[in-house]
Amino acid sequence: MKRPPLAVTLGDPAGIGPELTLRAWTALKDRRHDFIAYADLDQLREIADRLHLPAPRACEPEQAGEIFSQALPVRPVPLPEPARPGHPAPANAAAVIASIEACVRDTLAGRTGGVVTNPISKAVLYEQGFRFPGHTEFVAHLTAHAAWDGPRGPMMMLAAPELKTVLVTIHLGLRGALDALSTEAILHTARVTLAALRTDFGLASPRLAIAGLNPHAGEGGALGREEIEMVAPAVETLRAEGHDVAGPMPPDTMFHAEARARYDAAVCLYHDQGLIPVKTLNFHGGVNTTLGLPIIRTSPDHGTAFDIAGRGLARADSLIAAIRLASTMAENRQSALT
Ligand SMILES: NC(=O)c1ccc[n+]([C@@H]2O[C@H](COP(=O)([O-])OP(=O)(O)OC[C@H]3O[C@@H](n4cnc5c(N)ncnc54)[C@H](O)[C@@H]3O)[C@@H](O)[C@H]2O)c1
Ligand SMILES: N[C@H](C(=O)O)[C@H](O)COP(=O)(O)O
Repeated sequence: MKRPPLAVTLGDPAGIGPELTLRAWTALKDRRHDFIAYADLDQLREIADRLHLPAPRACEPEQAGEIFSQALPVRPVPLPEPARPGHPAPANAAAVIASIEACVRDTLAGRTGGVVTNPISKAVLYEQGFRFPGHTEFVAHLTAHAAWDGPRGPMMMLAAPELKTVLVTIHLGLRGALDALSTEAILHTARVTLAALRTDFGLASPRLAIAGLNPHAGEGGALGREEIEMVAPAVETLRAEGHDVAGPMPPDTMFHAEARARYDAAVCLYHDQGLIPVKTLNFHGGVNTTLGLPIIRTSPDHGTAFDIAGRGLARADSLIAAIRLASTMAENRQSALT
């Protein structure tokens, strides 16, 4: 059975998102990863013209599959102000948000098969009153009332072929993140991750590694007691539930190749502990995905890259990987739940 197309959001129209969407279409138009862009038709036509590509075509999600091999399908989200690469316009913030909302709405309605988000500039949206730290929390909010039998996130996973990491705390300053950590938060993150590894990644017996917080995982308590008082109890509880869990792992030695071979995902305690290793190992192949939602959501692991927007330098690898992963996750979830 033909699956519905994925919905790709606008992202910040002054960033690299629009050109990456067209480059991803060029790379995927002959494969089976159909998608439809919820974006400004005029902007995409102008970029397509510059890249000598066929003009993108407006359509409904139901027609995207028919035209995908000939032109990029677009559900128009008009911009109030023409986009200028590298110069984000506050006036376009509402369209950026409307695009995310429409993609989530159509995915909840079954018209699209998952959401792939282009990068947004958080600072620009915050200035316009956007009250969510990022897509992760916004998409969780938009799907909060939809039925979902699994443990509910949102949890941020960064996934590359070399390494998957999942964050216990996400967009918090480091001091705030330390205050937010607890055995309960680690347990919840681990349980959502284990369920997602089974349902969305097709792993029958997932293995987790849980990071420590302090140098050398606390060195027996001499360099901090969080491992003994907070992380180890979570590891013990998960093991008692029958899960394959290692930890607390010394954060500096858990990401080398031999260590990575012993687990399927690493639970990390704060943003940079989990994102630095993935973005360093594979910046262009990394994907950000949200676990524990009623819908599939992925994103490239990079940001808006205003410094290179409109200059033809941006690589589409991470967006392409995000589209491919969303497609695979949707397929895995459908098989697991039917
Ligand atoms: N999924 C998202 O919405 C998302 C993810 C990360 C960052 N952001 C946002 O993006 C904005 C800019 O963040 P940043 O500067 O830290 O990170 P960035 O990823 O935008 O840029 C970091 C560096 O990598 C380069 N780069 C990024 N993507 C590239 C690509 N596809 N091809 C070639 N080079 C690329 C940029 O030119 C820049 O030099 C911030 O507002 C941040 O919040 C959004
Ligand atoms: N920390 C994320 C990253 O670097 O990929 C990023 O800011 C995106 O967050 P959202 O997916 O919540 O927008």
